[in-house]
Order: sequence, then structure tokens, then C-alpha cells
Amino acid sequence: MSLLSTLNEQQREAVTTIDSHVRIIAGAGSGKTRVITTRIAYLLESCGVYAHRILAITFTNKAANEMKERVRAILGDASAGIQISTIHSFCVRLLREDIYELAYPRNFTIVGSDDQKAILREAYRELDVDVKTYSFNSVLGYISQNKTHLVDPDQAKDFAKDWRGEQIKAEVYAYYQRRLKAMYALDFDDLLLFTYQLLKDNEEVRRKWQRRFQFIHVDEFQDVDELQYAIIRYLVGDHSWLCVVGDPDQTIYTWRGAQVDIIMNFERDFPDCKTIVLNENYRSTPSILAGANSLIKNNKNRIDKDLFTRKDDTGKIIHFSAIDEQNEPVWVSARIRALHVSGISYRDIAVLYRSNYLSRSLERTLLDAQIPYRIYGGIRFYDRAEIKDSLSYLRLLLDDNPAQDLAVKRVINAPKRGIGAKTMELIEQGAKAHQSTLYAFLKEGPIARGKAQTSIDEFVRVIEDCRAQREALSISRLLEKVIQDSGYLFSLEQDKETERIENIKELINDIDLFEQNNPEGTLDEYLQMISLYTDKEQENTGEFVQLMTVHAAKGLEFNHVFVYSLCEGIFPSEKSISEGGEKALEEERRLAYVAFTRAREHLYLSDSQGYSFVLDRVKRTSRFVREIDENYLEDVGLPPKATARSYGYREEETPFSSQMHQPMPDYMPDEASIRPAKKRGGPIRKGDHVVHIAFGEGVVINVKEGLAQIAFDRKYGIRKIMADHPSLAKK
Ligand SMILES: Nc1ncnc2c1ncn2[C@@H]1O[C@H](COP(=O)(O)OP(=O)(O)OP(=O)(O)O)[C@@H](O)[C@H]1O
Ligand SMILES: [Mg+2]
Repeated sequence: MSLLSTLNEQQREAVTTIDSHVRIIAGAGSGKTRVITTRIAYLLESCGVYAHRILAITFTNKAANEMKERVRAILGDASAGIQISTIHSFCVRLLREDIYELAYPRNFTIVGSDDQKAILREAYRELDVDVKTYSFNSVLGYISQNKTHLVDPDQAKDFAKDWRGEQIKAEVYAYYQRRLKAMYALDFDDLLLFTYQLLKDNEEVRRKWQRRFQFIHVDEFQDVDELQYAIIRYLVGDHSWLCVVGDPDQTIYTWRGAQVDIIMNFERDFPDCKTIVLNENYRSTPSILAGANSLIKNNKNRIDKDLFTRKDDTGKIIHFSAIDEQNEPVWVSARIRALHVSGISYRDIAVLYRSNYLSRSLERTLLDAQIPYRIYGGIRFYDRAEIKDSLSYLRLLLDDNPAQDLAVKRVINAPKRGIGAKTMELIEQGAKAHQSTLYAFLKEGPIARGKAQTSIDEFVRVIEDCRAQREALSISRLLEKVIQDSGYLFSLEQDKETERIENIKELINDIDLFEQNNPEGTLDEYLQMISLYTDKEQENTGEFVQLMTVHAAKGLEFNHVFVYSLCEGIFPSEKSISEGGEKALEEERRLAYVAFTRAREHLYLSDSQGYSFVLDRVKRTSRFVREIDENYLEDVGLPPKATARSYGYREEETPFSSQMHQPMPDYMPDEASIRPAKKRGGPIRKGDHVVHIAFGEGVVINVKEGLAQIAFDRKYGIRKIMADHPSLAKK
């Protein structure tokens, strides 16, 4: 049968074993997910199993969608009715059917993190709890911990004993739970918890669901936690079979409770299970596979696997170490552009990074180079709330102008100052009546009463104070001052919003770079430049490079993968290094292994040297790059001693000319294809319109001795660039 003929022997065994439980333990790219999709098709087509009796659970919505697509590609419409979802979506479905058994209505509400915080705000007021001592995020973490360990508020109170702090948190937990119940609302943890309780305590419901599914599949099983596993176990009845697949080397969620022991000890709970090992990798070239393998071998706490591939080699893993932070994204963009020019679709290219804030520098360069991109599972840097808030504060430091109204609206109550919708209405009406801008009206005199007015006065005082310092302070220091004095930063710190704080640090870093590059640059100019990035709508061509964190890339694959910012302290993270233990570092290494093994044809690793504002020290290449066997790794940006020519500008023209020590990196696979300047209408001449990968569009002022003087957008000014440099093309 054709369905099975494309599989290897072990895969075929896994697909056709339908009379026992199955566990597949195998490395990345060995076809585990493919086994699940083929098995589903096989059950339907060859075994006459009804679609609605098949369940498959995957880790993310994206993975679930891909699995659905793959099954649909094989089966067409016959695949409708198969349950393929994340565990949370599955629980919602189950609860919508049966939650009334727990005395909840079927149309219960699901609350997200904003709602959760609103409830906490209420609880703190009611119970007189100080948010400075008990940040929302830490208490939400506490509640979640309790829930996933099946500890209810009463038990939490018992555990708290005489510890005052614990008692308070337990009280908040009890209040929170009461509020949710009163609204018939469930948070994300409750979805799992309620499902678990229902299946555990209600035999009828349990039997019903056990009867419903004959075949249950779980992908990425190495990352399930105790509660999820308990739910899965309850779903398996006397007449149903469970098939789990996973790779212990890809466990990346232990910080959220994932238990790799569950897959390792699976046969304890399912003694008659058949274990199948897959050892052929179909995804990656030999260099990528061997390189990733040499990395993961550095983990002591693991079982070695033996994977082989029959794919042709397409060259070594490429590593580029940029001499500074600005050059790293330029290199990545140049590579992407070169790949695209040589005929590769943007869709086949992904850039992965350790943390969300890292996308900033990359996004800027991609926009400049006019390379379309999408951020998957996240928000574009300049669209993030904390970045918009910070920029709004900065905007308020300019002289009064009507465009500031939006900024006022955005930050007048961020952080919360007790200026609610009512006061805001007063302000807006008043300003309208006086034909004044909102801020000018605020400045003029009392508007509201009591606390609201005090807050307004304080807000105006902070803005005025910062405005007065505009000449004395640099832009980045101004931003630091305004977000500190206004209490904005403090509120983020209170809420332990580490990711948001990281993003703001990255914004400050961005401004620092702007000021280094434009010593005469003003605040106004900076904001104008940024508005180019915030307003730039991307063309919706359907063709775009995919940007995402490594966590979001789990289970996916791309022909060309860039892993960005592989610096010590970033990847591996500072926390994993400073905590010292092997455990945290091994998890980071598994994460790097996941990142590297997403690549099918080419893997590019990059990092940058120089001082890092975020880390507050000089950077070094990640150990994860150094751990790759040299036989499979090629360093293309050799520090030290080279020239700025690598990027096409002359040394004295660059802001960091003294540090520009890089040789011409080998970033163009096919020389001919990436010299469109020559291909299209001969060499560059005076008056030509050109595009540079980093500086965007410009006009050639003159060309002398092979060096073109080009006027770019105001933010980059006039630059000298080698006229035949590949980073430059005629328009
Ligand atoms: N027998 C096969 N013949 C051809 N291609 C295969 C075969 N098995 C798997 N593949 C292909 O190899 C790639 C990797 O497969 P798959 O995504 O199922 O691996 P995986 O083990 O789930 O990887 P990961 O651990 O990253 O989730 C896919 O493109 C898949 O279609
Ligand atoms: Mg998979």
C-alpha cells in the first residue's frame, strides 16, 4: 500500500501496531510526527476506524494546524472529525460537554492574564494586601503552582502554617478562586484541573470519554507534566490504545513542570507497551546532524542515540561572529537577501532566537533591507505595549504639539494612577472646549478632584522636569529618567515583568546606538526615525521570513535556519549560567539542540562581540557554538583584524571604524547571483538610484576610484561605499 511504502521498517511497525500501546523514542527529524499522521491515515483507510474515534494531542496550535494539514493532504475530506488539538483545547472541548457535572454551566468563561490581574487588584484592595510586597506575577505564579500540584486554597492555608507571607498569599488564592467561581470562569490551569477532577471523580464521564476514543496519540511527549499525563491516562480505557512519541533530548519545559521521567518510565504504567526506536534522520544534512549531535553529547544526563542520514551534504554549519551588535543583523539580512536572490523563497527561511527582545535589531535591519518577515507567536518589537508606552513618554518630552494627545491618552494612567475613564473624559472635553491639546490643558490647572488631581499634578511635574533636562541629558538617559520618575519602570518591576523590562533595556540600547551614530541627532529625529518602523506596513505577499523564539519552533522544520545572538549570557541565558547548576545549563543545551535540528539544508549561527548594554559586559561567543565538532563548523567572520569593507563601507566612514576588524565574510553562496548592480545595467554612476541592504534607498552623488558617495535617508546620511559591493544594488 502506498501509504506505508514511503516509511522505513521501524516507522511501518509503529504505524501498523494497533493492538498494543506504543512508545516511540527517537531523535529530531526521525519522522515521529510523520508516524503519527501516517498512523491516523492508516487507521482510517486500512482499518476502518471512524474519524471521531481518533485523538491526537500536540504541543502548540501551530503544530496542531500543521498536523491537521498533513492528515488532510493524505485523506482529504475524510479527515474531518478527527480530533487534533493541544491539550488545553481538548480540555475545553471536554468541559463544554460535561462541566455541568461539576455544577458549572457549559458556556463558562475562560480568563486570560489581564483578567487574572484585574481579579488580584480587587483582592488586594479587599484584603488590604500591598502590591509592592506581593507582585501580581509572583502571586499568579504561586496560584498556578498550587493548582498544578492539586493544592486547593484550604490546603494552601494549612501549608502556610504560621508564615505570614504564605498566609497572605493563600488568602489571595482563596479570594481569587471564589471570584472565578462566582463568575463561572476558569483560568488556563483550571482547564486542566477541572478536566482531571471530572475524569477522576466521575466514573460515568470517564467511561464515556474512554469509550469515545479508540486511538490516542501524543506528540512531544517528553514535555508533558504530571497533571497532563494524569488526564491522558484517564482517557485510556480497556479498549483503547495509546501511542506516545518523544525525544528526551528535546525536553525544554522542565521549568514549567515537564517531567522527562514520564516517557522514560512509561512501561511502568503501560507494561505491555511496544517501544520502537527510529534511527534514520530524514530532515537534516550530515553536517547539521553531526554538528547538533556533537553539541548534545555534552549533556551528561542523557542516553546516547545513534542517528544517521542519507541526505547529501550541502556544506558545513556556518558561524559568523560580528564585531559588534549592528553588524550581526546586517550579516543575517545579507545572507537572507543572497539566498532569496539565488531563488530561495523567503518562506523557507527562519530566524530563531532565545528571547523575544532579541528580535529588535533584526527587525530594523530587515525592514531597511526590504525583506518581508513575520514574527510567529509574538508581537513585532515596536508594536509591543511597553515599547509604545516608553516612546509615548519620550514623545511627551518634545515641545507641546497636537500629536501628543495620543501619547497622553496612552500613558496618563500607565502605570495606574487612579486616572480612570471618567477623569479622562473630563480632560478631553475640557481640552476641546479650550481648543487646547490634552497636555496643555493638563498643565493649566485643576481639572478633577482629590487623588485624580494629585496624580495629574505629579504627572505634569515629571514631564516638565524631564523637559527641563532635555539639553543636559542624552536621549537614552532622558528615557531612563522619565520612565523612572513616572513610576512606569517601578510598576513593571513590581509585577516582575522581566520580559517587558528586557524589551525596554533593548530600546535604550537602540537609542544609545542611534546617538553613537548620530552625535548631533535630536530626540525629534529619533522619534521620526522610529515612526518609520512603527508605521511601516508590510506588503502582504504571503512570502516572508519567519522569526520566532526557539520554544515556538518546536517540532517545525525549515530549509534554511539562522540561530541569532548565540552569545554567552544570551544563549545560554545569564540565569542558567549564574544559577550554576548543570541542570539549567543542560536544558539550555537541549534548547540549542532543538534550534539546530530545525534546519534541513543550511544552518547559520551568528553572534556579536563588543560591549552589551543588556548584559553590562563584553560579549563572548556561546559555548554552544564552541561545542560543535570543528569538522562540521566553518567560521566565516574571523575576529580580529580585518576591515569595514565587509559591509561595503570604508573604515573612516563607519561609526565604529576603530573596531571594524572583520575580513570579507563569505556571505554570498553564488557571487554572480548577488551582484545585481552589475547585472542590471552596468556599474553604478552618479545620479543612480540604489538600494543598500542596511541603509535602504539612496542616490549616488559621485563615484571616485571605485568608491561611491551615496546620500541615504536622513538617518544614515551620506556614506562612502565600494561601488561594486554586493550589499549595493541599482534600483
Ligand atoms: N520515511 C520517510 N521518508 C521520507 N521522508 C520522511 C520519512 N520520515 C520522515 N520524513 C520527513 O522527515 C522530516 C522530519 O520528520 P518529522 O517532522 O516527522 O520528525 P520528528 O521526529 O517529528 O522531528 P522533531 O523531533 O523535530 O519533532 C519531515 O519532513 C518528514 O516528512
Ligand atoms: Mg515532531
